[in-house]
Amino acid sequence: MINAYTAEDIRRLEEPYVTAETYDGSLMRKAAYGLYKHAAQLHEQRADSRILVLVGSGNNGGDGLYAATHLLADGFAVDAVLLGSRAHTEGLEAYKDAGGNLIDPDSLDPSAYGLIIDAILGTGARGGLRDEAATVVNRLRTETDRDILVIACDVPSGVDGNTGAVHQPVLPADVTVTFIARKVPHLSAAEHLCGRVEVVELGIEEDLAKYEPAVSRLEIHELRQAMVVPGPYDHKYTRGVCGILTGSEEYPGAALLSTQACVNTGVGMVRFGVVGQLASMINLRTPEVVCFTSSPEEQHVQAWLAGSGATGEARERDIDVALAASEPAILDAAAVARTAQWVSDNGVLETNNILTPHAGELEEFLVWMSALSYSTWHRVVGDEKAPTRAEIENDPLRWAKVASSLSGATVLLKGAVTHIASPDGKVLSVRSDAHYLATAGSGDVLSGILGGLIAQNEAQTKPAPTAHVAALASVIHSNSALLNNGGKGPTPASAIVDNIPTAIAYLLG
Ligand SMILES: NC(=O)C1=CN([C@@H]2O[C@H](COP(=O)(O)OP(=O)(O)OC[C@H]3O[C@@H](n4cnc5c(N)ncnc54)[C@H](OP(=O)(O)O)[C@@H]3O)[C@@H](O)[C@H]2O)[C@@H](O)CC1
Ligand SMILES: [K+]
Repeated sequence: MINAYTAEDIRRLEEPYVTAETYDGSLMRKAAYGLYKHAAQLHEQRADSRILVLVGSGNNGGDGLYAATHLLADGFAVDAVLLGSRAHTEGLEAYKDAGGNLIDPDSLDPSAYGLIIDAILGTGARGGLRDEAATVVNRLRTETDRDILVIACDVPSGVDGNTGAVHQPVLPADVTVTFIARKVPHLSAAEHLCGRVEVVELGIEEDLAKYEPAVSRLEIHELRQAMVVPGPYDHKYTRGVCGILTGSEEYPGAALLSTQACVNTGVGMVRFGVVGQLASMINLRTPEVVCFTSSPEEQHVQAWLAGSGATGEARERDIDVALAASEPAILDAAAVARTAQWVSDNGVLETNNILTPHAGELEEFLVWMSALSYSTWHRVVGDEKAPTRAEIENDPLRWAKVASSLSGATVLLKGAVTHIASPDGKVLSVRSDAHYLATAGSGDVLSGILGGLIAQNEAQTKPAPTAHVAALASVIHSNSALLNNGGKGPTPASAIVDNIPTAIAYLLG
């Protein structure tokens, strides 16, 4: 498991060391040395060009100045531009003593540089870049699209170290060098702005055990543990049965995609609850599926999937059946908002139920929760109003946690970085580089994968933790898209579905 902590916790961890009477500045020296080493290595790709160091007023700027001092000693051509209300005194002195050059922001010529060290703001930042720093970063941003590499010190400046919220303008980094441990932005909403993350140890890492990670990432061996692999004595019922209540006359495609995705995970059987004319379509596309027209309560399944493309009264009843069932339910699309009503009438769900909203659906859920279950809302969120979609997108970690706490369910909040929150406060994230995934139907495929994997786990005596299965489903979803032309071209939902068996085979190794 790879863990990330809030900037606040890392500052708390450092505090006793840096405030000790005997403190000799060694933590910053180690941090700056690590930054210098990575900068020197990255510069090999831009040999013969100058290095520009953007220096803010705090210790992040201090790291930048000390790193620049090392680079000067190695003979690199370095310029620094001071962008804070002041600069780290000793760092600036060392830089000047080494012959370091300070340039005026107005005379900055971006074309002279091959590498930028972004040391404007680190864990002490409040809000986005101000004034001159914002102007300079805006100018450089257009240039970095062309040819300049960027190395961020600790976090890309303008990114919130506690939440990962992005306050533009931010210089997207090719490499982020951080200290002690990853911070929230490195595994959350700002992850795609961080580039490759390198952690420099400062010798006080054992104190991390006193802090809870804010967000974690499963490694491949942990994902594999959530995958149920059949043995020679398995049969269709030991492999799990998923009951699917998705799609409608209006949205038959959601039924086809979620059902095929579920079948392609290797689940023992799929039982599909028919509305309208869906049976013939389902059986033409996936003849493996058993369709039923009777009440879902009469079906024996290990997990339910409901909500994707679900409109009309029959499907509304189906969503309620899934919510009331003792088996875990994957609650997608329309079922997400319906869950708010359900929770206010019946109390919280079990953790093994999974809500799978995108930010817009989560906004709707939270608006309903704040209106229908005000006392619970107040206990969890306080006086704050329900967030807008944009606010959720800027702090998905927080709002996924809130939704999980309010509903009792596991919440999988979809995005380029997907957040999976459990009611115990733990959050996993999954990064996807398959940006072509953001198309209609893609969510139906994810819900189908999740239904198949949860049903397979539920058929075991020891199912994997729900959040782990949810993370596995997101990874398989993203990898299935990447298998289609390496993710470099369009990946329609139908193409993703076809790649699921191969993505699973690759994952199992
Ligand atoms: N602790 C340690 O020993 C170690 C720390 N390390 C390093 O130190 C970094 C943390 O340093 P830090 O605490 O000085 O905070 P940092 O982010 O550099 O700057 C904060 C200053 O900027 C200002 N400011 C704030 N918001 C602003 C804004 N929006 N726009 C513009 N200005 C803004 C504000 O000053 P103000 O101008 O408001 O008076 C404030 O004083 C950490 O990320 C790591 O790199 C490593 O060396 C390892 C050892
Ligand atoms: K920075």
